Amino acid sequence: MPDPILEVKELNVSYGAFQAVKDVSFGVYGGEIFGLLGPNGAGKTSTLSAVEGLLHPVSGTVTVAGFDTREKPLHARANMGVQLQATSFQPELTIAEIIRLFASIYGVDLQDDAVKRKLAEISLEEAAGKKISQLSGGQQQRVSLVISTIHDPQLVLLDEPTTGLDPQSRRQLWERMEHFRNNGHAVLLTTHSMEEAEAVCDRIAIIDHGRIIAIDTPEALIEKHRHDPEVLKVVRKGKVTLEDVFIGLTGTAVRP
Ligand SMILES: Nc1ncnc2c1ncn2[C@@H]1O[C@H](COP(=O)(O)OP(=O)(O)OP(=O)(O)O)[C@@H](O)[C@H]1O
Repeated sequence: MPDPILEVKELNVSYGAFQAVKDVSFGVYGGEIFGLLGPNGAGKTSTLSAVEGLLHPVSGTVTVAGFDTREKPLHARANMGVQLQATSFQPELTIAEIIRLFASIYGVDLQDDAVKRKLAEISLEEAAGKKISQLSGGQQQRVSLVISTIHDPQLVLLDEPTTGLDPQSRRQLWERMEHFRNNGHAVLLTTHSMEEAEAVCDRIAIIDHGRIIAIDTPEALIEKHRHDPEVLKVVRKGKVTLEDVFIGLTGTAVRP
């Protein structure tokens, strides 16, 4: 078995006295889309932020492409692509200029025809001369994904990448993720969509109250828990789905 591209070991994250992430460990391998699922406040974004190096964990280690994110933060960062919010982009620049700007920040030489090709890959050739505010939410997401992967990182991190997208845009984003996966990259995403997890994730971890409570392929999780009394209680229309397993494992209570 090769080493994982992302390895998280016994991660603990606290905000003051409150512990948001508790002993979280998992690995994401090249050629894998890995989903982090959990109710609101479960600790998904905190885990992702620790991986990105945006917050310092109380303890535990994060290794990206063999580089410890605390010991070699620049090397680790050079190997990860993080999807940014549209508000992070310069409003006065055109999309083509923003792409070129980020390419230069990452030390990637991107000529005009390469920018065009990148935009064509996401069906946005027409948007080259537009400002980010002139694009729809789905189009902005696509631009953001192109920018986050402009340096061809081994690891791509996506925090709820398809929230608010229409089915067409969501499918296109799934295809981009699958494209990275099929090229041997590792993709880590958070999602509230069980449909998304079943459709694109090779493996998922369910996190609740800061702890991973299950980790496996979506199919294996359904198979393993399909007869649990807690799952059977919440099944709708007779067929056990990933959502039934998720609710069975994490409970029906809405989180504060
Ligand atoms: N900056 C902060 N200061 C204090 N507490 C925080 C901070 N950020 C997050 N928390 C708390 O840590 C816990 C985990 O939050 P986190 O954002 O990681 O959850 P999440 O799983 O991403 O939730 P969601 O699905 O709602 O985005 C929550 O209880 C949250 O209130």
